[in-house]
Amino acid sequence: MRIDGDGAGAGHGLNLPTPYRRAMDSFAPAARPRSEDGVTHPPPHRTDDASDDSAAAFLQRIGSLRAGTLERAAMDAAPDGIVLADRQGRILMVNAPMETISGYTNAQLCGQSIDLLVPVHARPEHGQHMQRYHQSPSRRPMGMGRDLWLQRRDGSQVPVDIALGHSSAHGGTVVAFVRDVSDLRRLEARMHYQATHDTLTGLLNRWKFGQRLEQAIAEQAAAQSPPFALLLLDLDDFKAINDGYGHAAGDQVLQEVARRLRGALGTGDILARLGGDEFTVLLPGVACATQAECVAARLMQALCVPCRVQGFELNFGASMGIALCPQDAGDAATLLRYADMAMYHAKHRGRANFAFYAPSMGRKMAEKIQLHDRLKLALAYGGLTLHYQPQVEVATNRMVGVEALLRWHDPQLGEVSPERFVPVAEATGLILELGAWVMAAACRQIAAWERQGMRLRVAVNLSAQQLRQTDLVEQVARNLRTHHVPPELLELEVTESEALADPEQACQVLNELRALGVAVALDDFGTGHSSLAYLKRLPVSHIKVDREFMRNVPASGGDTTLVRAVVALAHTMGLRVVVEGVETREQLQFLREMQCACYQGWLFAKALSPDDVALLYAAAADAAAEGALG
Ligand SMILES: Nc1nc2c(ncn2[C@@H]2O[C@@H]3COP(=O)(O)O[C@H]4[C@@H](O)[C@H](n5cnc6c(=O)[nH]c(N)nc65)O[C@@H]4COP(=O)(O)O[C@H]3[C@H]2O)c(=O)[nH]1
Repeated sequence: MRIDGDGAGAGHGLNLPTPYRRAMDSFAPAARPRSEDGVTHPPPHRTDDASDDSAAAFLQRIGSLRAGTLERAAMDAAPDGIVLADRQGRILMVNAPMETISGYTNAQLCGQSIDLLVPVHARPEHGQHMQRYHQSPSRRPMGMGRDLWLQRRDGSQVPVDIALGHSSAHGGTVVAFVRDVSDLRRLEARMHYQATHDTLTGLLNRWKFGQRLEQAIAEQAAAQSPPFALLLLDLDDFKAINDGYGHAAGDQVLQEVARRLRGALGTGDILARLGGDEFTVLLPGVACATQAECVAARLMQALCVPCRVQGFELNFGASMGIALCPQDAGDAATLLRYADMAMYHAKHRGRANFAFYAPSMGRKMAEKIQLHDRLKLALAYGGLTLHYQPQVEVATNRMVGVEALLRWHDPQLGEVSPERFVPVAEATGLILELGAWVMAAACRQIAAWERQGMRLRVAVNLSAQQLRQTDLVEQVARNLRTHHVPPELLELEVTESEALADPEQACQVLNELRALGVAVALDDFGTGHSSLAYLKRLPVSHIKVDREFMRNVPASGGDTTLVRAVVALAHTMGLRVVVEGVETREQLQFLREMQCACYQGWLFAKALSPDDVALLYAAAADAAAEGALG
């Protein structure tokens, strides 16, 4: 226990609760002067009492304190511990609550130095305080001391708050009212923790991280510490995990991510969750790009292991952006913004990637934000259309289907290619809304063509996030129902890499889609470098060979051999093949030799408006009729 004499309260009187005052009166019989405000003040010290320090006198003092049993009962009933100590710091008596707080009995404490209740390290300072206090005693209420601790009998320490009073009896007696504030301190600690930590992961929160970042910047600027790196990390497709498996699964993933990141970082690195699926790391010892790259690669590695949640094996990756202080910026807001730009850049480069901030990113970022905002407007107010590129039977040159391709005309930006806006929509999550719009528009179109007597199968591109959407199958079924579309006229294209990111889940969804009666094609076949075992299990009706493979066919021997191998592989797996990007007669001839089923490409037609498709269809039908007539 520390009796700190620096407290407030200049008066010498004790304005105590009644039980305390009565107890005090019992060992201080002398009449006390009252001030004008009615407060009782202790009389000035009697030095003769103070000098009477013999053992007999001390025992007499204790005896007089024992005499008043009623007062003793009152003291024991007090809510706080009470300790009376004489001018030499010897304990005269303690009440029952004090016995509980300290673990000592009254008998064990009486006659002992008050130091017994003071932690060893605080004893010298405490002795000085006691001396000062006796020279100028004052009343000190609770809550005025600093962090005070009481040494218990069992060696543990308990946080206490102490009020002080003084009596002139027996040459000066200090009365300490001692309150065990363990519960209060625990509550304070919990509140502080909650204010500074993220409850889900236990990591620092945005506010606390901001403080640490400011501190690191200040230290760096004062040249007390070397340059450092700031890393911002955002999970790829987290929204799809949340939507697909529920928020409880999403929470588990975030906790697992926090655990893995913590495990992969050093003790001095500061990790925080900024909110949602965004984490950030301050790397104090990382002064250059090469070092930061090592850490980013380590974090990437830690996150790439699949995570088992609710019986599912979930794959997730993360995109990271890195900014260096002071090379890139010297203030917290700019550093965070730059790391964010770099992170966005990494996402666009293909996810599960990291990037360093570069000045050119500011412009690119602004462009992407503009694209996203205007695309949202186009979705809400029109501006998007579907065009359809014919798919043609190689053997007959007959149009057997079309692929729906998004077209966007923006009043400010003009025509924007899907190769520009689809990745932005994927990065921002807008792709789900966009995908839903495409699905509905394509089904409407199939129905419209059917009413005109055209039976054309329409292929619709699905993005990875749509594939993970829990209600995808329901969405497709609803569109088929609403627009009265025969299921066999709808085909869904998924890319190889999308389907194989989570093969179990993809198999399940694709099977459910097949069960509705719709066809499923594997797009960009051959680009995914994926395991054949998995490919075999995917319930697809046919595959599409990516147009990149056709670019130099048949001019390049290497490319030609590659396409030959890819097509042969698909045939071995019993799959029909559609080859994309056919622009020349030579390429078509090559496909004939390879016995490919269908092709798609500018040789036949580019993507056309629905009306142009109808005209082409009608022209082909007329030509066929003329041929039949002779
Ligand atoms: N050089 C050349 N190119 C040809 C030829 N024939 C077709 N193409 C182009 O190749 C792309 C084929 O679509 P994709 O591989 O699914 O690639 C698509 C697809 O990944 C994405 N996309 C387009 N519409 C949608 C959509 O509705 N949903 C989703 N998720 N993605 C879409 O955007 C990509 C690009 O679409 P587009 O710009 O329309 O580009 C189309 C098409 O115009 C040819 O002979 N030569």
